[in-house]
Amino acid sequence: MNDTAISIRDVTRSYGKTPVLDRLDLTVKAGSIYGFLGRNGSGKTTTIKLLAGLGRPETGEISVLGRDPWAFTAEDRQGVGYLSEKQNLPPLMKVRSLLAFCSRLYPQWDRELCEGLIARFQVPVNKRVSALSMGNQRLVGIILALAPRPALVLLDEPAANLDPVARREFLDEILDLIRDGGRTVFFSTHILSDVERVADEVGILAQGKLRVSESLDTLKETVKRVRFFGFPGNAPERPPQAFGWRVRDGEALGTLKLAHPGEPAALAATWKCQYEIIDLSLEDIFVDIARN
Ligand SMILES: Nc1ncnc2c1ncn2[C@@H]1O[C@H](COP(=O)(O)OP(=O)(O)OP(=O)(O)O)[C@@H](O)[C@H]1O
Repeated sequence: MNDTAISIRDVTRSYGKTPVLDRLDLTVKAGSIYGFLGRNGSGKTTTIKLLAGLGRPETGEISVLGRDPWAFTAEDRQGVGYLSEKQNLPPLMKVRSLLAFCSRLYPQWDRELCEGLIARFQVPVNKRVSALSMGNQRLVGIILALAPRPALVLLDEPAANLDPVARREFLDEILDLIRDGGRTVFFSTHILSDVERVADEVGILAQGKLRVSESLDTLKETVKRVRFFGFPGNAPERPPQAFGWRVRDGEALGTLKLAHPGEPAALAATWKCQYEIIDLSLEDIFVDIARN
């Protein structure tokens, strides 16, 4: 099996004259759960649509399960489950009929899994789609993405509108799915606790580029807020790889992506100052990097 499920290289995508993705690079290992973060309008949906083959980049190359998604064959599509941000389910169809209809489109549709998901998510399958709450419509979309047991699942804000119980069931299902082995999940979200619960890898998109892409543990070990103080002269310029650098009242504060653990000490030695390291939560890291 290919070790890489998703590879995005040097991809640019604009709407009109507005660039959204700016020479984006991103790699997702096969078998991982990748949490894709970014502020509103940062380009997460744009990226996921490109991965699903629903758009084409202006420059660069995309490979999904070893294929260019723009050139996906019907067979390639069977391997990729996709939940779009704005679902467009047929409103008048009963959920049960919709699931039965879709099951016939996928040779590898897993009936047992589908029934298990219906029970786990407590979806009212005898109602018409239009009569479902927003959260239940989302759960139907999740079932449609998972039941064919695709090798890769692309989920655009799957947890939007889900109550905490449904969210927990959904996240546990994702973990179960991955435990099966060989599958990859790529999902966007604004709910950072969900990322902390399930994701192996986290990517933060800002200004059209991936600012970080790391395992959660590595991210927390290498991204720190550092306060430098007690300068003999002027406070220093923003170091490379610093986010939100702020110099005020004789001290400099910023979030640093450390190349090695001794970096703050080395900077302080160069600047002849003192320093303090402050650990950050994923939310702090996200806010510092995304608003920079
Ligand atoms: N069809 C379109 N036509 C013009 N502009 C678009 C179109 N789709 C998206 N955009 C713009 O592209 C940018 C990125 O949008 P996108 O939906 O990818 O962001 P996002 O990160 O998914 O946001 P959110 O978290 O709010 O869902 C935004 O500025 C948006 O207004």
